Amino acid sequence: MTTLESLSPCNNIGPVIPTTPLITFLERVQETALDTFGKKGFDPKLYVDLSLKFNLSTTEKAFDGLPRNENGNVLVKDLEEFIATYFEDEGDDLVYYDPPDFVPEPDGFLPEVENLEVREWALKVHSLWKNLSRKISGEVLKQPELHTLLPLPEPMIVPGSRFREVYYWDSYWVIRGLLASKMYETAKSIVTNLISLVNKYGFALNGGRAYYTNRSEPPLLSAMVYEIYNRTGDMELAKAALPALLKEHEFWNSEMHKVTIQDAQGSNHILSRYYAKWNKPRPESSTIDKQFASKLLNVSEKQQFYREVASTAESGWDFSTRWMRNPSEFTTLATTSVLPVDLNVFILKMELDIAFLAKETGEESLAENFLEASQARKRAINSIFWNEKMGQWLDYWLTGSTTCQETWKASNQNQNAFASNFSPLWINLFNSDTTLVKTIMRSLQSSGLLCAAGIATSLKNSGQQWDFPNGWAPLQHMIVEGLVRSESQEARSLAEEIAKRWIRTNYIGYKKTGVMHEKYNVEKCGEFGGGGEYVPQTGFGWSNGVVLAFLEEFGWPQDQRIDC
Ligand SMILES: OC[C@H]1O[C@H](O[C@H]2O[C@H](CO)[C@@H](O)[C@H](O)[C@H]2O)[C@H](O)[C@@H](O)[C@@H]1O
Repeated sequence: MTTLESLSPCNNIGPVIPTTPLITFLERVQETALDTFGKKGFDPKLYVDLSLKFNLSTTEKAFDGLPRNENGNVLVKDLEEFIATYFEDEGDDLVYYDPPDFVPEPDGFLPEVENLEVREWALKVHSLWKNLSRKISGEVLKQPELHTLLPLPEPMIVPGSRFREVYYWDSYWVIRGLLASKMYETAKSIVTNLISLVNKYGFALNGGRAYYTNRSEPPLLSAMVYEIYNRTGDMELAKAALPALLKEHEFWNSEMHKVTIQDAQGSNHILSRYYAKWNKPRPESSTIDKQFASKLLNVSEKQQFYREVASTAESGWDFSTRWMRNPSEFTTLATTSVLPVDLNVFILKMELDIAFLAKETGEESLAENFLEASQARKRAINSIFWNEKMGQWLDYWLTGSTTCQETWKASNQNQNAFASNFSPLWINLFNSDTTLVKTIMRSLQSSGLLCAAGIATSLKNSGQQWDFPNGWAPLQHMIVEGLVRSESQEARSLAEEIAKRWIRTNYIGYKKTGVMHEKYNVEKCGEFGGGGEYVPQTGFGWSNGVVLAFLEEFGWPQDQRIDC
């Protein structure tokens, strides 16, 4: 039997998008800052987010002229003074923006939320859109070369805390919340920005910084357009989005993202994987990546490791044992060797959405082509990922040939439980089959993932943030929405139960800390999550979005308590 440890990557090559002299310089400042200030409270991302006050050569000259002690280190006071003199404060590249479509209590806001305590909190969560609303500062538009922030045409909603810029897949759940908040204009602005990124770079970037140009994130642009269009009928948006969606579809179905695989019956299928165009440390976490890579022997091993790290960031699940050959050794990350269930679900959704939008805008033959593409991907998802015995769709580990073409083997399915194994349920093609939904429900209920305060990301407590006991808003939402959309009453009840557990933990967490969190601990109601390479963040875009979307779907009766 093939073990995950023995599988080798499909290949170890691929393009690399060049970095910029500004990023290279800021990474040097980041490294010096770690040496000077020490590890405690150190966030490497802060340094690559700083804007220059003067041009790069002046700043570099001043930096190179800083006095160094006998160990080659810069003194704390000298570095502090240098930073204060030559850089703007972090976050100055974005400015607060008062969203014109925000009102404290919109007409028809969450009509089914009757309980006053819950309603009051929902209005507070709604008001957080104001805190997270930003536009690009005039300085960035005037002198983009002094900033790593990328200029974008419209205002945006950021996740919060250290995530000062817009993020790609976060935006889907932000938009779901904005729609519940009736903030259609703000929702459209986010999509317009993402379309502008696709038009410029050929894909939607991980986030709105120059160091994110080498990778994307889980592709949900079509789903954002679909949701906005369904509420507003905005034909102008549908028409503007279609060409960008076609480009994005090509990005995920070509070059290194594309893998051909032959199933047990001899039919070929095309599926997609994550594959970043990068083989160096991530600038926003450069000191961390270099530290891990120091365990590896040669340049090519290091480059492969860096590519895996960046590809994992592209998956949105950074980091998780889901992508490791050996769950206790971080340097065994091998994301490019995995065909992920959820990525292919997102692309299937993209195909269905493109078909829908093409039909709406009168492009019949385009609609037909994409319906066919969606049927092919559905067949591929069933042939490669579905595991009848487990009643789940499982990630598939590639054994590796340089042509990225290989034959399916049952033993290459990853049998570990991950919340993503249930993600196909989100798609109507799957949730409309009530017999299938029943099988999946049983499987979810016995998987161990369903916990007191939500669905766990995995069953492995590795210390990584996309593992047990963390639960993430997007994963709760996709599974709950899939269950709700099915016609089974039993599925709807389970969906409601999961949503209520999630709402409760978010509420109690908010009451205890006064903020919304990026992730939660699904074992303990009211506790936020931890682990990973940065301290837990608050704000927080997608958590707010999912709470509002759940409250819109399920409401909260007058007499139902919200405590744990
Ligand atoms: O700085 C480390 C990494 O941080 C980001 O990832 C996490 O936050 C994102 C924003 O909420 C979210 O989209 C992602 O799923 C999280 O894991 C960033 O996206 C990474 O590229 C970055 O290396």
